[in-house]
Amino acid sequence: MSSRQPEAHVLPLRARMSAPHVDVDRETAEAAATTLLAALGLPLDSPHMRETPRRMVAAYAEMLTAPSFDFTTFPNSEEYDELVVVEDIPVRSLCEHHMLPFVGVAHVGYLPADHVLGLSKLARVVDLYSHRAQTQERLTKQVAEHLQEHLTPRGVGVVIEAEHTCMTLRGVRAPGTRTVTSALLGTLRTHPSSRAEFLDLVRGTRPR
Ligand SMILES: Nc1nc2c(ncn2[C@@H]2O[C@H](COP(=O)(O)OP(=O)(O)OP(=O)(O)O)[C@@H](O)[C@H]2O)c(=O)[nH]1
Ligand SMILES: [Zn+2]
Repeated sequence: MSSRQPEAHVLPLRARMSAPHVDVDRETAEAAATTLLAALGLPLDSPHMRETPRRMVAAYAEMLTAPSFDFTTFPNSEEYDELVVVEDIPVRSLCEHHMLPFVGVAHVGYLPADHVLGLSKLARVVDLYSHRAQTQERLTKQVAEHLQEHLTPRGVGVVIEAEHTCMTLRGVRAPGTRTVTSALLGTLRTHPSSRAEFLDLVRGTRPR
C-alpha cells in the first residue's frame, strides 16, 4: 500500500512576500539630485547630463524597491533530511553609510523539516532584503530569520561574501577586499557537525 498522502495535502503552499512599501517622491528627489549635481560643480546642460537627475532617481528607486514573490513550499513527502544549499546567489545592495553599491554572492542552505522550499525562493529572499539601504551583517541575518520564520526548517545557514565599493573605489581604496558574514540558526548553529558541513561546503566555493 502506498504511503502517499491524499492529493489535497501535497499541493504547494504559497505565501505572498513583499517588502515594506517605499514611497519614492520622484519630483522632490529629482529636484534634490539637480541641486546635488550642481553643488558638486557638474554642468547639467550637455545632452548626456540633462536627464541625469531623473536617471539617478530611477536608479535608486529601482535599487530600493524589491519585487514581490510567492514563497512556495512543498510537503517534504520524501522525508529528505540532508542539507539543501544554493550557492553563488548574486547580491546587489546599497551600503547605507555611503549609498554606494556592495556586490557579491550569498550561499544559502537549510536542513528541511516538514517542508521543502522552491529553490528559486532562496535567491528571491536574498533579493527581497537586498533592495534596501543595508549593512551586510543585517542583510545576512534577515535572510536567515526570514527562512526560519516562514519555512521552519531544522536549521538555516547564510554566508554572504561581498565587495563594498565604498572601501574599494573610494576612502581606504582596498581593491580585492571581500567582506564575509554568516548567520546560522537551529541545528546549523548548535550541532557542530552540521555547522562544519555547511561551512566547509560553502568555503569550497570561494575563489582563492
Ligand atoms: N559594519 C559595516 N560597516 C560598513 C558596511 N558598509 C560600509 N561600512 C563602513 O561604515 C563605515 C562608516 O565610517 P565613517 O568613518 O563614518 O565614514 P567614512 O569617513 O566615509 O569612512 P571611510 O570609509 O573609512 O573613509 C566605514 O568604515 C565603512 O567601511 C557594512 O555593511 N557593515
Ligand atoms: Zn559604504
